[in-house]
Amino acid sequence: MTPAARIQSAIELLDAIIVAARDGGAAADTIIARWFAGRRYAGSKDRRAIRELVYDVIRLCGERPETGRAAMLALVRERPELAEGFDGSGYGPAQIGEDEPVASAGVAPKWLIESLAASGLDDAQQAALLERAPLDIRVNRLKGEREHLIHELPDARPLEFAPDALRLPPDTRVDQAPHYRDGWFEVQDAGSQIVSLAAGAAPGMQVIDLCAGGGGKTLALAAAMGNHGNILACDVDRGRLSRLTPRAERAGVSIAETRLFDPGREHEALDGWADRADLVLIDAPCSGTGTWRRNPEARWRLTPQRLEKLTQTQAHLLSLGAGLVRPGGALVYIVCSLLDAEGADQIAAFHAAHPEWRIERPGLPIGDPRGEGVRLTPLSHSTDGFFVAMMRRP
Ligand SMILES: C[S@@+](CC[C@H](N)C(=O)[O-])C[C@H]1O[C@@H](n2cnc3c(N)ncnc32)[C@H](O)[C@@H]1O
Repeated sequence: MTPAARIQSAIELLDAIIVAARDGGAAADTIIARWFAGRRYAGSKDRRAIRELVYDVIRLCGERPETGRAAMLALVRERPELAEGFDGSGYGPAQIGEDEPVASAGVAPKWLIESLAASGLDDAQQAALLERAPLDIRVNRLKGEREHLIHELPDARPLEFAPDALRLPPDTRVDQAPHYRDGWFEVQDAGSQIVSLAAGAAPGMQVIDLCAGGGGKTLALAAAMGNHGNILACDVDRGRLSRLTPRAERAGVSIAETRLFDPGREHEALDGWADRADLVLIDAPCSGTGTWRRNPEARWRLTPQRLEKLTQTQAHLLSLGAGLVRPGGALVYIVCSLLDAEGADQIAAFHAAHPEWRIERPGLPIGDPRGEGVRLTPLSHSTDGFFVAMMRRP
């Protein structure tokens, strides 16, 4: 493909991503994969170049642009050499007009920048939310040691602050490695690994993972428990939860049982579990501001209304989780967001409603205190952004 044709392809993809972000459609990665599947003529170099153009534009434009072309023109302002591709040739975009609309560059929409700033993130912290993320894996203690695996993955380096983590260059294809198929490791951000460890899961415990999704944290808890005890892995999303069982088998985890929730009727699925769990983990649905490095188009999806709905669900889950913890047991709340509305404020509201519970600041090897919890940020800790808090039932 010519450079002009690559730019035109990126513009078309951006158009589809913008519509999907507006209407709650598929994620950018899915749209890109489908698009390439239907265009076999695009070789691997074309694909890489188009993908990079698309993601450079998404990272650049904080506000959802009107069109893919206006978004691409914002990148042309940063990289004027790209203007040559607007040559009006057969497969290329039309020449650039004098007064064409150009999308604005920025970290996020104005309201969201204000919320991030009010949550204690200065300009440098905000900018780091959009840097390229490394690739971290969690070595599965049920299968072997990090020291062994490091010899199998030549580019991997151990992270001091996360005992099971290895860090690799961003584009490493680890899913092709035989040790991956054999369950020796999972792809998991180091921040996600240490907030999972901070939950304090231990062998023999009765654990409920209320928002288990595809099981990233469930598997980390199971490894910390040495595969002894029980984990009830719940979620409202059938598709995500269905991925947990084969992953658990691959990882040698036999203590996780899945349970699908009907939203609003979770009590029915949790019959018999009231006041029983040693540990309830709530890895709550959130705006994902801490994972923009991996999903930068999430900024184009978030609205104040959507944030309000998320905070309501989080409060509902905290109240549901509290009823499942045994006396002396722990409720651990995690979000991959850095907005106080989803983190520190939720815990303050929980504490006000449950003054008899003790809030214990989780003992993470890295992190900054935020409200009654701890926060990790890409700039300060070189992980995805997380907030974690631990509440102990009297
Ligand atoms: C942050 S994700 C969980 C990720 C997962 N724990 C992991 O580590 O891979 C949040 C999950 O909450 C689920 N969820 C949303 N509303 C829920 C509800 N009312 N009850 C339980 N799960 C819910 C979503 O389907 C999503 O899978």
